[in-house]
Amino acid sequence: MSSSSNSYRLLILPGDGIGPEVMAEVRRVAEWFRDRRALPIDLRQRHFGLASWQAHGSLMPDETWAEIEAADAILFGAMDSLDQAIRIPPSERRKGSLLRLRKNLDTFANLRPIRAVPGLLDASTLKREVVDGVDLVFVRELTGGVYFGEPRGVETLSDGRERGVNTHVYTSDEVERVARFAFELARRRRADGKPGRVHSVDKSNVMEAGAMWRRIVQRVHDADYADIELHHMLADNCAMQLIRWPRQFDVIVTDNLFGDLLSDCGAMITGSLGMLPSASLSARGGASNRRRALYEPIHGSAPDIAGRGIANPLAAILSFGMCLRETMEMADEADRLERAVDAVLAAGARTADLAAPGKPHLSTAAMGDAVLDALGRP
Ligand SMILES: NC(=O)c1ccc[n+]([C@@H]2O[C@H](COP(=O)([O-])OP(=O)(O)OC[C@H]3O[C@@H](n4cnc5c(N)ncnc54)[C@H](O)[C@@H]3O)[C@@H](O)[C@H]2O)c1
Ligand SMILES: CC(C)[C@H](C(=O)O)[C@@H](O)C(=O)O
Ligand SMILES: [Mg+2]
Repeated sequence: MSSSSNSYRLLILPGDGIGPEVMAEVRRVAEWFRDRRALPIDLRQRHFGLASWQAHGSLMPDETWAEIEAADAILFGAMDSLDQAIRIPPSERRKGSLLRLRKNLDTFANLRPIRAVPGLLDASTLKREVVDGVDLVFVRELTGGVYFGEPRGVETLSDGRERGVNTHVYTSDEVERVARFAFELARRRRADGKPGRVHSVDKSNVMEAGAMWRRIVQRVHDADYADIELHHMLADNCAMQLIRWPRQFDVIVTDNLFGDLLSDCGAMITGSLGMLPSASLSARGGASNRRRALYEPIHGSAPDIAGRGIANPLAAILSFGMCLRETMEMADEADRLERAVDAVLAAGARTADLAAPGKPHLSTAAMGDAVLDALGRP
């Protein structure tokens, strides 16, 4: 809750492509909780990404940064890749990138839950008996690894060839904090007397940094989390195991790049990339001992469908649900929203990404209406 007021200040950054389309539905859902459930929510909104460049001639005007700094949580849509953007100087691109936002907020723990929704089992490309009952969560390290390592760049060699470099780097404290986050999460999730289970995923067979990752995760486990089952798995095998037998997983902790790839792969367990929410959290800190938080669907700006009003808004809406749970600590309200989404899907509502080929489907706004209707029912 903001120190200056008695409400949670939530900043919507719709971004580009389908970002504004899905975030319009998030806004309606957030307003419903504010107005109908009397939740203390102060909603703000700013342009971000190419939309900001077009509106302000800057990717990060000072006012936007001030709003980001003052927010209790950011509700993010999606951002187009700036590499395709013409006429934006490199310095300006760095200022307004999503990666800078994640790094500056130090949101190192990216939670990406993947669940087989009962009403949606037929939307998965996998067999019903493979996906039924899956309930796992990725803890993707989000502020290190090859996304941020130095040196990086492209140089021209004396013989005219080019050399492109990115560097995968982790320090032991970065691995330790994300491992602790994953073990704590596994403790909170365990049910029916079963031990929590963590799979730590790396490429320790080829990467020195991967071997270090494995050693540190094991050390943190043995010292403080011996009550949790720990398995180490190589990342290539994990990709296969996610498709073969996803029910074996509970919490999967992995690095920035593997987490990006494996979670998109896991989207097919639920049935669409348009279904998967995420929460990116920092360590607790500051006077209020709160976590900085960024909530975003795991999908991108989807240029192939942008502007047609057919994007699935549920990943973004469920990301707001994660905000209710994590930032606002209102688990009952988060459950209410998740139940409404489940009910809508169980009743057969489908956006184009979920519908069987040739079957009718809802627009983005109509899916938003369906969620609001379900919320309004007792
Ligand atoms: N967090 C982000 O802002 C983010 C995440 C991923 C990609 N991107 C950016 O998005 C752009 C497009 O990347 P991409 O095409 O590889 O990935 P994407 O996630 O945008 O789209 C991949 C596929 O999934 C579909 N899809 C995605 N979200 C959907 C939704 N809500 N409803 C229905 N279908 C949906 C798209 O139509 C597309 O066919 C790139 O510029 C990339 O850098 C941004
Ligand atoms: C847009 C891109 C930088 C981003 C990532 O690679 O982290 C996206 O793919 C994601 O999954 O959030
Ligand atoms: Mg991704």
